[in-house]
Amino acid sequence: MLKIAVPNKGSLAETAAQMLAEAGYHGRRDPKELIVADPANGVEFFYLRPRDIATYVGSGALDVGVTGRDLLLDSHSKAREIEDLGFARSTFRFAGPVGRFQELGDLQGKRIATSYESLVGDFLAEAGITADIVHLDGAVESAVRLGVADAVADVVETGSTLKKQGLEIFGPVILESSAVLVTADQDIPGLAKLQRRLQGVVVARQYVLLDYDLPKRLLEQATAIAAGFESPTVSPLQDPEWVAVRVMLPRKGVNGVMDDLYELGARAILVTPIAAARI
Ligand SMILES: Nc1ncnc2c1ncn2[C@@H]1O[C@H](COP(=O)(O)OP(=O)(O)OP(=O)(O)O)[C@@H](O)[C@H]1O
Ligand SMILES: O=P(O)(O)OC[C@H]1O[C@H](OP(=O)(O)OP(=O)(O)O)[C@H](O)[C@@H]1O
Ligand SMILES: [Mg+2]
Repeated sequence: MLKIAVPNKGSLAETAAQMLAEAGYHGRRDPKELIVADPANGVEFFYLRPRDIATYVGSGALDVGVTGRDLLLDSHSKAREIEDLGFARSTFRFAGPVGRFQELGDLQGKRIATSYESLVGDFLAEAGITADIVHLDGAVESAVRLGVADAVADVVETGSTLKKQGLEIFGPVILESSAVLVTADQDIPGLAKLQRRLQGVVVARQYVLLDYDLPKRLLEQATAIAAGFESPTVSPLQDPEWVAVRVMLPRKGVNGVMDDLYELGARAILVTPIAAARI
């Protein structure tokens, strides 16, 4: 059975469990369960702290796992990212009191609080900057106000946590992160199927089907507006001057595409969600 590590709490847990359910797997019902078998699908789930997942997978104890790219890199584990799962998107940034720091070099000799000691240490070493890293488990944004650090390096999504603590981001982006699928051995039996199923869920969440009717002579212009995944499916209509067109499009921005198609002359423009997919 394929042994899969799944986050048991934190920002990744809920969506990871939802995506596995959408991919047809039967995970835990009770949040206190730590190990759950799904024999019908040939897998076994291990619910673990997100930060520990790369360690288990990198050591070979478990075959594959869901974690954050930032946690993976911070772990120095042998596990590698094989799929971007497209959720828990964030950037990893330096931040300091408003107006205090302008660039990376300003951190020389300063104290930087973070929960991601290796990630930040590697980045600073690469940039040739020496600083004191203060390890904290969380709520890192409070460290400057409370006087244990001069700056912080942390996960930023909306930036509102930083702002509330009187901090602002500065310097380069340390990392763009999101939830990822990780493994130390891509050839493990059953892994390719899990990966394909999760890819299908990612596609189903991020794409929609767009159908519309169009005067045939406008097809080239319409394809320039919405090219689709490979190329549009074009079907004849009763009226020989008109065609029906179907494309797969990113959900994001679909209303703008509908506006443009309508202005071009398309009618009966319909958007349908995708329940599942194999691409
Ligand atoms: N606000 C956020 N937006 C997007 N991703 C986030 C956010 N906060 C944390 N993450 C991501 O979640 C992962 C961290 O997992 P962790 O379990 O520590 O989450 P957490 O929400 O910080 O949990 P905890 O309750 O332990 O603080 C990282 O990959 C990180 O990038
Ligand atoms: O940019 P924002 O949208 O404000 O989100 C970023 C914040 O969210 C996470 O904190 P979390 O709630 O997980 O607390 P933690 O610091 O204890 O991990 C992260 O560590 C940041 O503090
Ligand atoms: Mg957190």
